[in-house]
Amino acid sequence: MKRVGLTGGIGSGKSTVAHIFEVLGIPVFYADEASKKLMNEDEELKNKIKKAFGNNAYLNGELNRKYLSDVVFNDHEKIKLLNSLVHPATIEGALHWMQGQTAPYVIKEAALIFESGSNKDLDYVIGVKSPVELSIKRAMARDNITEEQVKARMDKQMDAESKIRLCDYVIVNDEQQMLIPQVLALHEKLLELAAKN
Ligand SMILES: CC(C)(COP(=O)(O)OP(=O)(O)OC[C@H]1O[C@@H](n2cnc3c(N)ncnc32)[C@H](O)[C@@H]1O)[C@@H](O)C(=O)NCCC(=O)NCCS
Ligand SMILES: Nc1ncnc2c1ncn2[C@@H]1O[C@H](COP(=O)(O)OP(=O)(O)OP(=O)(O)O)[C@@H](O)[C@H]1O
Repeated sequence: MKRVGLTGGIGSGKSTVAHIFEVLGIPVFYADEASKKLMNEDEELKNKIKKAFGNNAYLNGELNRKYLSDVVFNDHEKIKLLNSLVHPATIEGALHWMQGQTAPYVIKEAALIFESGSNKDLDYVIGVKSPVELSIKRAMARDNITEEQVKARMDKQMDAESKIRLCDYVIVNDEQQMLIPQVLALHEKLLELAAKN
């Protein structure tokens, strides 16, 4: 079984592309969902987060996303600290999930594959590429936030172009080229590669 990463900048369309692979029957691990689940349910991790960010990090036992995003997306040191607590558990969770899969290949969708070094556990990485202005517009509309807030988040990730250069395959999501034929072609390619060894 091949392990394939799927990454790209904020608002590039990673989740949208991942859903198309799912329609084709390919299992997908969504790292952001998994990390939120861990932050809400793993008592050891919850305690570490409370110790680092105070009791306000949780509201009625639930992760206080508004409070945490205001803190971490405005401070490079704070996001580094949160990442150092959350990412090891998420990476571990993805590896465990992959071990239980039987498809010819599986996908891990994550914004921070290269930043967290988890590319070392993957056979290939697909990048979703989209013009930066379009990515910003999409993230603003989806999360109901300002351009400044999107840019503050982008600033906490490797820049999207450098990320794409590190990828083995690229899907263009510019709302000009159609997504489905690109995903289908890559799906065929990955099935071929998975059949070889
Ligand atoms: C700070 C948190 C609680 C805010 O939650 P919220 O639901 O408001 O935002 P969401 O998770 O949808 O993220 C919003 C945007 O920020 C980007 N983003 C999220 N986490 C990070 C991060 N650690 N570094 C850089 N960008 C990030 C995402 O790509 C997305 O575009 C949440 O993002 C979080 O827990 N982040 C740390 C864990 C993490 O790294 N998750 C992302 C992939 S594993
Ligand atoms: N080709 C497209 N046409 C129209 N809308 C799109 C397209 N691609 C993505 N979108 C929309 O743009 C928004 C961002 O896409 P998506 O959530 O897939 O991005 P992402 O890369 O997973 O983002 P993030 O890292 O910020 O979570 C979503 O609301 C999605 O529905």
